[in-house]
Amino acid sequence: MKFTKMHGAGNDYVYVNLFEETLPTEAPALARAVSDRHKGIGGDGLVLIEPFENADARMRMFNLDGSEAEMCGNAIRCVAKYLYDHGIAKKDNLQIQTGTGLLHLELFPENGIVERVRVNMGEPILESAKIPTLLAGDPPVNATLIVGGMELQVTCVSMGNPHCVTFVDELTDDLVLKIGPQIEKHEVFPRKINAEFIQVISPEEFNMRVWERGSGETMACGTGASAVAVAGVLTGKMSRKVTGHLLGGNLELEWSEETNEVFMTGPATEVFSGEWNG
Ligand SMILES: N[C@H](CCC[C@H](N)C(=O)O)C(=O)O
Repeated sequence: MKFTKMHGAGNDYVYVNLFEETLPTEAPALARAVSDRHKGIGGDGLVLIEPFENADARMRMFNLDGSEAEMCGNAIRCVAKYLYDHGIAKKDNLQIQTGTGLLHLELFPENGIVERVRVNMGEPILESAKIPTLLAGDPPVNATLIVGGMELQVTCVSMGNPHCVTFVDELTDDLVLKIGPQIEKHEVFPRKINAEFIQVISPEEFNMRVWERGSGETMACGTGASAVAVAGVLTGKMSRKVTGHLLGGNLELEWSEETNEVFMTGPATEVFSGEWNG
């Protein structure tokens, strides 16, 4: 099976073009195998690019533990790049079907190659029952979460996939690597959750680390940064147009007051391709 290794701000996945390939095994097992950074290819998970009626393609995304997610922001930018660069859809505007619906993307090709993509992530989902969370509030804003012997103030938002945003003074390994996994699996999140930790630099700028549902700490999370943009407005900590500094790079976010949609702009990079014989 041919594959392509790509990353969006350091959030790296193994991509398979199902316009041409077929999977040798079920996607969840393949995701676990290819993601292994010692015995496999190495990555945060597996992304499938496949034909879809009335869209340029459909994207399915599997975390490194094999769980399927509704949406992946860094991956959809790379899917758009792949479709354009490899001539499957040589257009500056693409429509890609995802687990959270049909998303619209704008590409900025230079010399036939796409390296930056702007994604309309759609409207945030703010109803607790649809995030989903058992915490009170539609959505929970600065809600108290007791976790790991700590009392955190969290704001929860869904971008099709669930996010728990905690604003803190300092982004420590203890918070991300010890508290993150406990938030991910906390009983108040019936479908588990991605845990973002945010240090606000100014109303237009933040630093972020993330413990992802199903993958652990990643270098970046596009849906997570989009959720942070919403949480920043809901808590009054940031403006509607912000820049996120993640371990693997920067993302530009805007939560449009006019359309209620969130826009995410960021990089997409193809690293190498190869043959999987696993
Ligand atoms: N771990 C996430 C999916 C990947 C999201 C992230 N890598 C992104 O760029 O949005 C989840 O289970 O909801």
